[in-house]
Amino acid sequence: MKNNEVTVSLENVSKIFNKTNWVIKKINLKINKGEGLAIIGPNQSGKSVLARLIASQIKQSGGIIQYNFNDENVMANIGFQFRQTTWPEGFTVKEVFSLYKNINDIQDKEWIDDLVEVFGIDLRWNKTLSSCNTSWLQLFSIALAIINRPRLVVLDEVSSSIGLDFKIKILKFLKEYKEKYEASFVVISPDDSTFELLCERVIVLDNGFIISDDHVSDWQKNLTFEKYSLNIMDAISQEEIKVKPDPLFKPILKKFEDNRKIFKEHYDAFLEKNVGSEHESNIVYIRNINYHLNELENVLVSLLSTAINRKNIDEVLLHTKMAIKISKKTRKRVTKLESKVKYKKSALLFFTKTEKFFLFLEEDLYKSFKSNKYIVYATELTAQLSKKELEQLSSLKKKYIQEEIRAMKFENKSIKKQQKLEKKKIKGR
Ligand SMILES: Nc1ncnc2c1ncn2[C@@H]1O[C@H](COP(=O)(O)OP(=O)(O)OP(=O)(O)O)[C@@H](O)[C@H]1O
Repeated sequence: MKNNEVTVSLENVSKIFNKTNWVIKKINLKINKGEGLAIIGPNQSGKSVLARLIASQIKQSGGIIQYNFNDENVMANIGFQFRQTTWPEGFTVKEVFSLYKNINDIQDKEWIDDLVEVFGIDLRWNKTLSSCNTSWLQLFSIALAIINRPRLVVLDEVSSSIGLDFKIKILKFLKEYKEKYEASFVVISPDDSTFELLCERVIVLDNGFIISDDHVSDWQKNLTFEKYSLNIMDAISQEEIKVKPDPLFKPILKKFEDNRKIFKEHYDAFLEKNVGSEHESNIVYIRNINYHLNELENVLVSLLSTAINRKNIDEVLLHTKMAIKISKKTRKRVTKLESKVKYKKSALLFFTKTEKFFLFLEEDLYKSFKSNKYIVYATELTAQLSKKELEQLSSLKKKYIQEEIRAMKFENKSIKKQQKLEKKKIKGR
């Protein structure tokens, strides 16, 4: 059964390092209570950064991350497995484990005994951490991450180089934990057994975007996690992958569709009023406008399910430009017509009623695409670009990221302001 109560939600979340490296790009993601989410993707696609954002280990550059825990202490509800490879010299397993136990004031002896036994902590009790092998240290990090019984557990690395029996024992323990406490799990690049026991959903990250988000219950029966991962990695490396709707692009499409609906109503009304005159030159022009808008709509809709590339952008620009141009020209021609021309009045009414739409096309849509705002989302490799063009694209990207940072700062300020206001309101009640 799916639980629809959300544990953590990310809205429009970005992470930019050193003002130039945009690693996580406007991600929207909700993780439900009791849900196990796997994050997979090529090297350097941003998996660890996303996991650290989800676990509140680093601060996002833009967007909102919200947790839905019963108490206010967010960090006490998050268990994050550090990818710790070096520990302070000289500390023993016992000392570090006891430190965590005491800091978190864990009194439940049964729980502690279980952890100690399942993770093989008792067998290494007096060993120094620096003398334990790395695979076991990763498991130890998991034990420390869940010692506080968090509601959200983020695992960056579940070692694959430990004995299968030991591993399955730990995974089964984690599975029971997940079910008992309805804890949400986020696991980066799990192997088959980890996925099978802890995850029901998988997102694929590529170049800072979620390009796919699938629930196992929607998979065909014979599809395994291994096959799924292989297929998707293969598609990414061959650049066949279809990028899912892009959050930056969606609002402008929505605006286009709302406007387009109104345009269509006036266009249909105009044609109906002038049945029999369809071949009058000005009416042909108006029908031409509609043709370009149809084409534009098709490209925009197809952009929702494909990668954005230069060809798509050029098509958007072409049809937008044509629609605007023909509309301006025809409006002028119609205005000059003698008033006895039958369709003059309805044509002028049509232009007045659709004025806002053309303004949106010219000022909003055309300018956004012309400014290369969207090409940031295409990889340079998808287009065959010359060295000079690549340099231009790279400098454009830099400029665009600077603009984004400014916008995010502004957005963050207004979010803070809003939160302050809400707090004041609650206090005032
Ligand atoms: N603290 C940081 N400062 C600057 N850049 C960082 C920082 N952390 C990560 N990055 C950058 O973020 C990008 C993505 O890194 P990340 O570790 O999230 O990738 P990944 O998908 O987990 O890769 P892998 O599978 O190879 O571990 C890299 O280009 C990296 O340089």
